[in-house]
Amino acid sequence: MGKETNGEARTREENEDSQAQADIWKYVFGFTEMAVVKCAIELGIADFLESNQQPVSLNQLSAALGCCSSSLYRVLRFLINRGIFEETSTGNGEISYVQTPLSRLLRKEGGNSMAAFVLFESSPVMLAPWHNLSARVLSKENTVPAFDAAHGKDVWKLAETDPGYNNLLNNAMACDARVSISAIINGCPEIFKGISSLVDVGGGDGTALRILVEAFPWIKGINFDLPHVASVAPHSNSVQHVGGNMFDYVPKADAAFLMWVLHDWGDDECIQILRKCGEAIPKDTGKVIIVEAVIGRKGDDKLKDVGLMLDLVMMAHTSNGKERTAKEWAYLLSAAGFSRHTINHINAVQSVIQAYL
Ligand SMILES: C[S@@+](CC[C@H](N)C(=O)[O-])C[C@H]1O[C@@H](n2cnc3c(N)ncnc32)[C@H](O)[C@@H]1O
Ligand SMILES: O=c1cc(-c2ccc(O)cc2)oc2c(O)c(O)ccc12
Repeated sequence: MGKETNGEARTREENEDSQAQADIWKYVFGFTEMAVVKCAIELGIADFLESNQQPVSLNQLSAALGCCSSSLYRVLRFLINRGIFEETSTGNGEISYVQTPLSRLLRKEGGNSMAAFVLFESSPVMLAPWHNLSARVLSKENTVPAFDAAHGKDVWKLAETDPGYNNLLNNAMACDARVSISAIINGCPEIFKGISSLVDVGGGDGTALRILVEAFPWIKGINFDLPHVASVAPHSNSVQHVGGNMFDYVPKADAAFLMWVLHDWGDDECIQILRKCGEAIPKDTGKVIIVEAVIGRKGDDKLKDVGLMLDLVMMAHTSNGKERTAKEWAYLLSAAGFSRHTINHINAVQSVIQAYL
């Protein structure tokens, strides 16, 4: 390639400046995407369109949802511009709306709905700590966790004392679990071969384990979480709920399963948890299955940004939690006494790490 002329350099700089001036608005008004998506979920737009199975006119939709039709029109115009809902023409000149793959994820119910997660992340409790992010970054010894600065306690203490928040958190995790456990069942079912009992450490309301046991019915499932979580987990014939503290002990099983647990903690705490998991499984045949993000994993362009966002979510919402690279996972596992591990990438933000003593 030839050397850039002065004129070409000026044109390139002008183009970059003009792109920057357009891009900055995404940050000025970045909050609108989350706020309008939350509004759409609360109104139940996706639920109504799904139940109709055919295009719904603005008048029908606003009447059914009890909305002001001009406000609803503006909300839908914004969302349609982002691929959430689609406008179609029904021939009589009226605007009508239909679902898109993205809007289907905003149904309140449904296998792969992410509505509960949006409602959790956009709740005032979860938004408040973001205002303390710079103080957290400035705190060299990390003595000012952003979540604690906003709420006077950490996530787990708040969940213990505020049943509404506990419910919001558990529902969000359960909706993520439905999506990611399907990806594991489809992507690497072989990891559950030969396992007769599985303890889900920090398993929340047991959703992940219920789906796993349904897919692999020879497994006896033990859902282990803090007492205030285990005691309100929905009853299941296939999964036993056990309350306790994973820093003290982990119930014995052929394998221990940890999904989105270690990312909440710093390295020293993760090593303690992993050692307790190591004590819970058979020395020769046992394994620990970790389902977490692996930062910098190859070939995941679509989800790369999600891992980086999640890392900052951990910075805002936990004291020492973070997302980890493959090298950081290898360090933790070796420090906790595991001799080898494998990593499987699946069609989800998480990868599956299997670690052996
Ligand atoms: C981010 S959630 C993950 C839930 C579930 N594994 C999932 O992916 O849906 C972390 C879980 O760890 C649990 N937890 C936190 N501290 C714990 C402890 N000391 N002992 C047992 N569970 C704990 C929380 O109550 C919460 O359910
Ligand atoms: O705010 C969060 C979000 C998550 C999270 C995000 C994406 C996923 O696919 C799963 C989980 O996890 C959290 C968490 O573990 C925590 O302790 C506090 C907040 C969040």
